[in-house]
Amino acid sequence: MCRGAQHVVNRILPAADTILHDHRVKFTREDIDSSELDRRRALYGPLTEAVRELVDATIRTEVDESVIREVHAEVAAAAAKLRAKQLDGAFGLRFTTGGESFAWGNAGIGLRNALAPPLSVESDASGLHWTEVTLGAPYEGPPGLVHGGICALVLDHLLGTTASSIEPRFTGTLTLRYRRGTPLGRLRAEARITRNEGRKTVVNGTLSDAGGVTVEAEGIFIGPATATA
Ligand SMILES: CCCCCCCCCCCCCC(=O)SCCNC(=O)CCNC(=O)[C@H](O)C(C)(C)COP(=O)(O)OP(=O)(O)OC[C@H]1O[C@@H](n2cnc3c(N)ncnc32)[C@H](O)[C@@H]1OP(=O)(O)O
Repeated sequence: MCRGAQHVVNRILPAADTILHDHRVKFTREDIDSSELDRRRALYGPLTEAVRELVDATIRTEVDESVIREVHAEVAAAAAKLRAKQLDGAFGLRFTTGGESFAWGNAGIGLRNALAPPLSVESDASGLHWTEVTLGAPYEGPPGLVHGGICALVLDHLLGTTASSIEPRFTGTLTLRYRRGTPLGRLRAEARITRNEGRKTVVNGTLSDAGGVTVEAEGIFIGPATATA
């Protein structure tokens, strides 16, 4: 998990039971140490990368019909193999006995989620948070441009992580202004806390390509009433 999110989770863990009760967040404690977590990371990460590659290849392939049918059967067989033993529901947020956390199903950062871009949030001492990401064909909305909902995902996650750098925060309201289309390719998003009012934290941010800002965002993030400081 990225550094910012790990910090948030460390703040959340003491309040996990009450948050679980109030928000039905799925927390799971796993009796494993960090070397086992690393082993699993090395096992599942490449699988997810391969699935991501498959998604992109599926969109862009121009091979013959017979190859499409062949690959369809192979992919269906691979999915059936993975389904032979699986979780009842979603992955949730898990933590090891040492307190390391992993949200591997998360739509923004999940190590086991091929739909996740994936995002990794960095921050500096001034309170600036940022993420750099390359969004390719699977994230297209208007031709050649990033889907507006994907821009929202990136900004929601970044602004949420920024808001949660002090205390855990949920997105209450997220306002976006799409100034121009966001081209597929390399992008950078930045965010900063602009106001703190009790349980409410206001965060402003932007999504940019090499030519400048494409989307402006403002989010109001609310701390769960039961979370402890
Ligand atoms: C915690 C686990 C997370 C782990 C993730 C770690 C990674 C981090 C990255 C995560 C990134 C991804 C993040 C995600 O994807 S978070 C997922 C998307 N968001 C949600 O699912 C949130 C759903 N909503 C709720 O749970 C509740 O409605 C919340 C908690 C938001 C407020 O319900 P609560 O009952 O607590 O509120 P209150 O009535 O006591 O009001 C309190 C104050 O707040 C003001 N207010 C209330 N609602 C809103 C609103 N919608 N906009 C603006 N303001 C609002 C209200 O006026 C009042 O202000 P004041 O009158 O005092 O001035």
